[in-house]
Parts: sequence; structure tokens; C-alpha cells
Amino acid sequence: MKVLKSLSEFGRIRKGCVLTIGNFDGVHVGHREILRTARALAADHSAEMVVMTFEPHPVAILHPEKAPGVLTPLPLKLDLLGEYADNCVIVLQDNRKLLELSPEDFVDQFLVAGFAPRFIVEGHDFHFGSGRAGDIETLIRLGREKGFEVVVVEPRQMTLPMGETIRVSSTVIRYMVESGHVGDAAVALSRPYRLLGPIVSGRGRGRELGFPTLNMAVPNQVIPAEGVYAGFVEIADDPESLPSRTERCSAVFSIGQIRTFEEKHPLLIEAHVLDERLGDVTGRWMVMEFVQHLRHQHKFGSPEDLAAQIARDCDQARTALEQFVEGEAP
Ligand SMILES: Cc1cc2nc3c(=O)[nH]c(=O)nc-3n(C[C@H](O)[C@H](O)[C@H](O)COP(=O)(O)O)c2cc1C
Ligand SMILES: Nc1ncnc2c1ncn2[C@@H]1O[C@H](COP(=O)(O)OP(=O)(O)OP(=O)(O)O)[C@@H](O)[C@H]1O
Repeated sequence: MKVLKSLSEFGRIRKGCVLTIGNFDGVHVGHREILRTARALAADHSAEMVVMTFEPHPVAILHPEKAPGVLTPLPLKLDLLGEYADNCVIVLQDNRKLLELSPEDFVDQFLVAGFAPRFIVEGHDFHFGSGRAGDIETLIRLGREKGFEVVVVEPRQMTLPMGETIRVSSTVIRYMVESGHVGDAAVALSRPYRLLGPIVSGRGRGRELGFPTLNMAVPNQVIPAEGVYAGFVEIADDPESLPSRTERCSAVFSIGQIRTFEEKHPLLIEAHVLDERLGDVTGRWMVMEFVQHLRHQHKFGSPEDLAAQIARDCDQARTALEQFVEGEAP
């Protein structure tokens, strides 16, 4: 997969490509529908498939105070896009001038002049250009004038446990994760939600409790609500080689302020790996995959009571992870 990050490299893209543009934060099931459609079109027309994405999110550049939380930091997003974009991913970085172009100028001066796409694949609610002024109808009209075809993909929906049907979006997944509904997020993403961060040393309390933990430095991502979760851990020397999908350990996670020990401790993100012994991995990187919410955090009367509960959490996590089946195929 070619990853192009600067305007000067865009000449490497073959004219007549199949293009899709979006934030693709999370690379959720709706995004996957778009990517599948683009990949099939590219194969049918022997064209290059090009995914254009933004890093950071345009709102973070134009209105930093309103910046949405991040579901997939760039290494995770590129890994997921790599499942579809055999050919090319363009990462548009911090380019305010580009984001301030009108819809017409964005298409004319940037897309048509730069790549001359033959097809652009988007969803119904696609918006583009300064102030999100252009919509899918604008794109279809500009396509007729400038000589590309717009393919509109039907919205992907999901049904929540209470029976309500919703359109999947990055926004709704951020709410799911923030409220601890990681099971729903896994359905919307077609895989468990992942945090990626460096492993830092803890204070050794976990070991004293009988449950040593790997601590993750709080990453610049949407953090699941305080609680205890079942999930998987992967470890590597650098963020680019994660997730490897090869060496996944079952684990139980704790996200919280350890109220059993202190009144106001900064948030701790921890993983206790089940049934495996790890050497010293401080300074390496880990991915935590959130499969199921098990319970809320509590202030226990004693460390012994907490340890007894963690032992029950481990049993519950083992059962949940044995039953876990990977989501839909790409
Ligand atoms: C599965 C699990 C559940 C936990 N639940 C709680 C909890 O409900 N309340 C709490 O105060 N601490 C909880 N903890 C956090 C422990 O207090 C924490 O692991 C310990 O203080 C580790 O500190 P350290 O990183 O300094 O070694 C939990 C830890 C694990 C692994
Ligand atoms: N559920 C969906 N079904 C089909 N297409 C979708 C779906 N969600 C987004 N898309 C399309 O994916 C492309 C990328 O959009 P974008 O990354 O802004 O997605 P989003 O999930 O709607 O994000 P946000 O919630 O931040 O608005 C757009 O063409 C958009 O219309």
C-alpha cells in the first residue's frame, strides 16, 4: 500500500482512479461498505483505488475547541485501510488552505486537476468543502460537469440491544465507547474497540494484590468509561507494528481511579494478562482490545476484598473471551 502524505507526491497516482474521501475514524461497518464498493469498482475497471483521509480531523484544525475524540490514531487507521486499499492512501495533514476551499474549487483545483478521478464513492451524508457546504448532490452535479461518476452507497445501520435501529457513524461509536458500551461499539466497528499506547511502570500495588498489571499511558483517544472489561492485549516494540494479530493474550482490564486506595488518583488504564507470564515490557507498546464490559469500578473495604473480586473478574473474562467470535470478514 502506498501512503502519500505530501502534495508533491500526488503525481504518483494513476489518472482515472476510483476515489473515496472521508475521515474514516474507526473504519466502521459503514466505511467498510464504501471501501468494498470502491475496491470492486477499481477491480472492474483496472483502475487504482485511492482512499483520501484527513489527519488530524478537519475540525481539530479549524475549531480545535470542538475537536472530536479519536477512535483510530493514524497507525491503526492505516492498518485497517490496508485491508482494502491495496493501492494508495492519501493522508491530508494540517492543510488549512485546502480545507477552506469552496466545494467547487476543492473538486476543480484539487481533485480533478490532481487526480482526474473516474469514480468517487461516498455515502448519502457526505459533505465537503469550506463549512461542509457541499453535499452529495453538489458532488453529483460537479461530476456531470467535470467528467467523473459518483457512486452513492446505502447507509449501514445496526440494531441496538433495546431494539432501536441507528445509522452507524464515528460520532455514535464515540458515545458508545465513552459510555462503556464496548459490545455495541464492537458490532458497529466489526471488531473490538482498540486503545494504542506505550506501557509505563505502575506502583507495584497490582503485584501485591496477586494481579500484576501492565499500565498504559493515557492515549489521545476516546477512553472507555471507568469500569472492568474483558479483552485482548498485544505487545510490540513500536506502534507501527501493532496490531500484529498474531500474539494476542486474553486479559482483564481496569479503567479507573483506584478509589480503594486513594480518593483522587489520576485515571489508570491497566491490563492483567490471564494465564501467561510476561517479562519486563515497560517502554514497549500495547494494543488493548475491548470485548465486553464486566462491571463498574468500586471502592472496596480492603485490598483483600478487591483481590477476591478481581479473581471473579478473571473467571468472567475467561468465559467471555472463550465465547468471543471475530466480527464480519472485510
Ligand atoms: C480486573 C481489575 C479490576 C479492578 N477493579 C478495581 C476496582 O473496582 N476498584 C479499585 O479501586 N481498583 C480496581 N482495580 C485496580 C487495582 O487497584 C490496581 O490494579 C492497583 O492499584 C494497581 O496499581 P499499580 O499499577 O500501581 O500496581 C482493578 C484492577 C484489575 C486488574
Ligand atoms: N453508516 C454508513 N453507511 C454508509 N456510508 C457511510 C456511513 N457512515 C459514513 N459513511 C460514509 O463514509 C464516508 C466517510 O465519512 P466520515 O468519515 O465523515 O463518516 P462518519 O462516520 O459519518 O463520521 P461522523 O460521525 O464524524 O460524521 C462518507 O462518504 C460517509 O457518507
